[in-house]
Amino acid sequence: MGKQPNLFAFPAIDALASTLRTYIIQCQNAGINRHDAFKVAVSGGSLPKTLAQALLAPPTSPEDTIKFDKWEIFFADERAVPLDHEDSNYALLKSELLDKIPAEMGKPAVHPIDTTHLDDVQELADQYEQLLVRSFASRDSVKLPIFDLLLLGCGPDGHTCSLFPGHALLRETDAWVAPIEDSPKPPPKRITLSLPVVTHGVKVAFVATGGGKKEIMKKIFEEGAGLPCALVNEGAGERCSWFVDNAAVEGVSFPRKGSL
Ligand SMILES: O=C(O)[C@H](O)[C@@H](O)[C@H](O)[C@H](O)COP(=O)(O)O
Repeated sequence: MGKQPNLFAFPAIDALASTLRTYIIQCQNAGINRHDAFKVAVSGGSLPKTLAQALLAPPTSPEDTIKFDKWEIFFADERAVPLDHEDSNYALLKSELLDKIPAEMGKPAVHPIDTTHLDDVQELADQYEQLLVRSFASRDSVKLPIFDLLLLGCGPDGHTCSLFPGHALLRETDAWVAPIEDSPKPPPKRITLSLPVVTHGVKVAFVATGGGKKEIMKKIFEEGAGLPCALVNEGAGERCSWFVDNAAVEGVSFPRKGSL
């Protein structure tokens, strides 16, 4: 049982956002205690909007404080497009969250991709890996970068980051950041953290909402079936938590957790 992920289900997004906030603050404080920084990787999709709802809410106590000055934000996956492109995960995070952070909450350090290499996704991935190497110490001394938290979404096919079901990238064991040129979800050219990096995070959190997710949630939690999200569940075990609404897990027989 200790190996199982934690499943938190909520009647509505408001309650989900407020518990997600508490969870993120716990991860933030643990990161600051460990290395005076909170190193977090984020995905695109619907996540940035939910994150904004969770993080920009007014604090309810002195402990309930987001310390953006200590945040270092990396991208769990990114599309090979300019940073102001409508498909850019950076642009999405910027418009949904970063631009809305009031000055008194501090300013996170944000690490977007280097867009001089958009035509060559291998180079784009290598550059982003080098950025991680500089931030997480040298590759010789660190086998994998260990994020304090990875905040991820779950696609309707069970993908996460840009790790898609049945794709050869799922077997990547060496690279920290890998290119993909045939993403089934457009746009096709992207880079993504590799599965070992995702599963080695101190904590890994998924956010999945809406009835459209219920069939894939059943497969992930009841069958596994080698789906990328299920592989993260297996690899990260109890370090992995899912924040979902009831609609997303209707009919899914997996024990829900009552509290953090
Ligand atoms: O770049 C991307 O495409 C995203 O990072 C992707 O991995 C996303 O997180 C999932 O597709 C879930 O998306 P939703 O939250 O919108 O369902």
